[in-house]
Amino acid sequence: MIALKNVSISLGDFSLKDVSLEIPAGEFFTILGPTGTGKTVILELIAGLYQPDNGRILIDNKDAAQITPEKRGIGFVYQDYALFPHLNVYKNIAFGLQLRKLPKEEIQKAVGELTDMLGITHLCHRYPGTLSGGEQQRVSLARALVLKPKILLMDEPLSALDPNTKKLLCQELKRIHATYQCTVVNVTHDFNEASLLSTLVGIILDGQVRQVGSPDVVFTHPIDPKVTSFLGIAPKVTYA
Ligand SMILES: Nc1ncnc2c1ncn2[C@@H]1O[C@H](COP(=O)(O)OP(=O)(O)OP(=O)(O)O)[C@@H](O)[C@H]1O
Repeated sequence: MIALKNVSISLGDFSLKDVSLEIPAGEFFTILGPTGTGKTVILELIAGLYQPDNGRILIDNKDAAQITPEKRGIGFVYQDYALFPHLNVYKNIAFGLQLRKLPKEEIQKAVGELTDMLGITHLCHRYPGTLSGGEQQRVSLARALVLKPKILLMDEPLSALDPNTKKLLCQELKRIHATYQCTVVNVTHDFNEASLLSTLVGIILDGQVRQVGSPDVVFTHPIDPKVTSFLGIAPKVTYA
């Protein structure tokens, strides 16, 4: 379980005020909201890249302020993949395990399993600059998953991909979530993607969590006119 309890943070001119959110363990939770609304900041707060000015973040009922970012068991997949350009694919994926000083054979096995699963074994000797967007995103996913994170944070992971690659990776993400049973917190602007992948979606508007529920419920029963308007759903016409 990840919980934000009355979290506030100011970053320059931007602030999130009193945000509360609960993400039960094992869910595929997608945060939806207009641009600049603080979705990435929420991921970065969970990851420990920022500390809240006020309020608390709990991870598995423990105060996250007491857990350093590397001990939070979190994998982070970025929109722009953020691969190390000077390392080949194998070394990019193995990097975190090498930092943990695991034996070479164990690293080979773990990397091999993931590259097989994601269909990128043939790319292991290549460098990120020579890969397509979809290939880079698979490498980025493998690099996060190889550390067996309890929580996988994804910031618009599919947004730079063409529709077909997006569809394929959507299916893979679903499979990965089922296989690894980690808690996923995903950010996207794509309502279709949110609907396909998520077990829960949360709508953030004006720095507040306005509605949380299953995609079926949120997309068909928005809680108020602001959520209705954000989702682009025609308001219900009532006749007197
Ligand atoms: N370190 C920082 N210093 C100052 N402002 C920041 C910092 N980090 C983020 N911001 C600002 O906070 C606001 C929210 O940023 P954030 O990236 O979380 O938005 P978002 O909802 O993810 O938007 P998008 O959908 O466009 O990616 C933005 O106006 C951004 O410029």
